[in-house]
Amino acid sequence: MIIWLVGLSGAGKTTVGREVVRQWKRSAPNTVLVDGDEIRALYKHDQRPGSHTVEGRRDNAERITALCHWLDGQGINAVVCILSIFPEMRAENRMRFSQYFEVYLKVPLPALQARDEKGLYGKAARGEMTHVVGIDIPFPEPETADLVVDNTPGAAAPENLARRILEGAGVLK
Ligand SMILES: Nc1ncnc2c1ncn2[C@@H]1O[C@H](COP(=O)(O)OS(=O)(=O)O)[C@@H](OP(=O)(O)O)[C@H]1O
Ligand SMILES: Nc1ncnc2c1ncn2[C@@H]1O[C@H](COP(=O)(O)OP(=O)(O)O)[C@@H](O)[C@H]1O
Repeated sequence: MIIWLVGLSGAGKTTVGREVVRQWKRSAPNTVLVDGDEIRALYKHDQRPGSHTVEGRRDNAERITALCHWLDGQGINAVVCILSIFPEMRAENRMRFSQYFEVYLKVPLPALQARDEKGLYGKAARGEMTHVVGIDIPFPEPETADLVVDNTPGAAAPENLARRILEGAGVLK
């Protein structure tokens, strides 16, 4: 099964995704985390100019989908943390994987701009950075997610969110 966590930068994909993997591994050790940032770093393609343009993001998303298809074919579960700005690719996921559960980690943009841990939103506001999703690249909100989770700061602990996700996916009873 592939659990696909979608959300803007800072929405908590990595934090919640790690916790989903930790809990899922108790019953299924063949579970891995596929984090967009880590996959970029692994293949060094985050260092190339243009890697965060819409086309660069499409390449990254296609690589990640192919990787998950390969893992899925070998019976390995994956929890994917990716910004995921392409509704058509999300729709294809549903056809492509043996089982697919899509989660939208929803946080209002002003809360992300206030937290701005990576400084992306501040740089975008000051005109120092382009290609920031939610600012100059549109983010089409997932309309057919299997679960929408409110991860506004202070709303819930990652452990509880991970449990809700695994219950929703039918992994935990
Ligand atoms: N404009 C720009 N320049 C440089 N870096 C940026 C930029 N926008 C985003 N980021 C960082 O890239 C991460 C998003 O990459 P992803 O692989 O998750 O998504 S995507 O497939 O590229 O859309 C994203 O990671 P997360 O914060 O974990 O979402 C950011 O760390
Ligand atoms: N439910 C939560 N409770 C407490 N802190 C959280 C929660 N979700 C995210 N965070 C914090 O928010 C910041 C951004 O989370 P991160 O997982 O890096 O987001 P993303 O991977 O979507 O960019 C991190 O400092 C993380 O610890």
